[in-house]
Amino acid sequence: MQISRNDTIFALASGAGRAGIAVVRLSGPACRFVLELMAGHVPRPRRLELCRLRHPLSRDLLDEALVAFFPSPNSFTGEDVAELHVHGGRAVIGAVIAGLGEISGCRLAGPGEFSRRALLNGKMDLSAIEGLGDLIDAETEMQRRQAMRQMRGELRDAVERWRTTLIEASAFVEAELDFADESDVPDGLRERAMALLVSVADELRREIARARSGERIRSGLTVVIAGPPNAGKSTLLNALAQRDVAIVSDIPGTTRDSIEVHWDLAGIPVTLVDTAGLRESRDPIEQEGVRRARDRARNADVILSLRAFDSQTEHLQDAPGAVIIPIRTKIDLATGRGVGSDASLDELELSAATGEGVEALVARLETMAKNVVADGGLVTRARHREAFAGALTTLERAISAGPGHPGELFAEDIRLAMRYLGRVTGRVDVEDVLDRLFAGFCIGK
Ligand SMILES: Nc1nc2c(ncn2[C@@H]2O[C@H](COP(=O)(O)OP(=O)(O)OP(=O)(O)O)[C@@H](O)[C@H]2O)c(=O)[nH]1
Ligand SMILES: [K+]
Ligand SMILES: [Mg+2]
Repeated sequence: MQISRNDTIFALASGAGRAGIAVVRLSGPACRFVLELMAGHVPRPRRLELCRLRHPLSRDLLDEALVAFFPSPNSFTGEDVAELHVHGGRAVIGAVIAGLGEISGCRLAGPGEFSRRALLNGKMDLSAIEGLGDLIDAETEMQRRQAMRQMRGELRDAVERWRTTLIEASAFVEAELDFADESDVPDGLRERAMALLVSVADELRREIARARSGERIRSGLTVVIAGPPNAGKSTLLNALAQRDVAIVSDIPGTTRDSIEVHWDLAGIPVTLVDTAGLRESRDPIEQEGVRRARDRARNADVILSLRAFDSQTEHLQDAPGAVIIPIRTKIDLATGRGVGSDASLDELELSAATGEGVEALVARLETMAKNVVADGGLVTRARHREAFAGALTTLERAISAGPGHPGELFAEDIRLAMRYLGRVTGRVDVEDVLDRLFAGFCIGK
């Protein structure tokens, strides 16, 4: 992204569409000038003042607005920032934005440009900015909580603590190197450094083990309903979604495309997917449906593997990363309890038609969701997990090399581990992740 830090940027900071109030935000050196020109004066810092907003050239009255001014450096971006709380009609917003565009040195902000300036000016670190982005995207309660923790610095603080410990460790190693030529090397310098490395490695290992859960809270769980034709997959989807989403019929091969429903399960976002019945078929469209079904199942977190009470088909197995819940369906048609069920498979029995057993399934899924929440740690995305893993591998190498490891190499490993950790907060190698991160931001944040 082209950044000129002398530009004053502006954008609609609130959501698009008709609303009572909309907030247009500005950041940059021209804020005072813009306020003088359009609002008639610069309001006292951090106080909302009612002003008449005029077009900078025509002097047309655009709106009556509440205007706030946040002088540098005590603002979101660290620059002078202004907020125009205008009436939230499309034409009002359009006129204000167009007016701002007439002022030289002012331009519309790029995606995430406000946050980017906050980062560059040291107002927030990279992990906090990610937390902010997640907070704005959060759709469920657990996503909101996780995002809030990250925005408030939980991840940053842990990383900074580990970096401080590693700095301490490298001080011991440097001291050992300094004393190397002398006879009176203080005892135990390497051991003390080693103990610090081990403590950081232990914490990293624990966080990496919890990483999948943290990533799932953020991006959600995918639950795929799979099984042979007519197992009752679409009927179950409709029962779980409590609405008539998928076509149900007694014709095998009814569902061709995968059908998705979004679900909030104990605060975790869930995508529930109904798929085509798995069978050999000559129909190329059905073949494609089956291919898609297998593809969805392979990438699922949870597979509801269905078979009817009288069916002999095997449950799905080729889904390495997924938890498979084997389910016997249509038990309302079975004559006796447990008919056809295989106790060794621990099959859940239900009838999507009568609703029997559906609650137990939902309870089971809810328990899984709650376990994911309970297991969530500091890591919320692959980027963190990869940085932690890089740091851990490096530390483990230094630890396993033992006391015979030359001091220079030992020190180099510590430095490398610190660099990996620094990526999380954006202390190093930050440029390559910035464009990717901010490209996902909307304009105005
Ligand atoms: N009695 C009874 N009938 C059911 C139950 N669940 C589904 N059915 C019936 O079984 C037939 C097939 O149901 P679907 O939900 O279309 O099955 P499906 O697995 O989605 O089938 P495909 O999309 O063709 O793979 C329909 O006639 C349903 O009404 C159930 O729990 N009890
Ligand atoms: K069917
Ligand atoms: Mg179906």
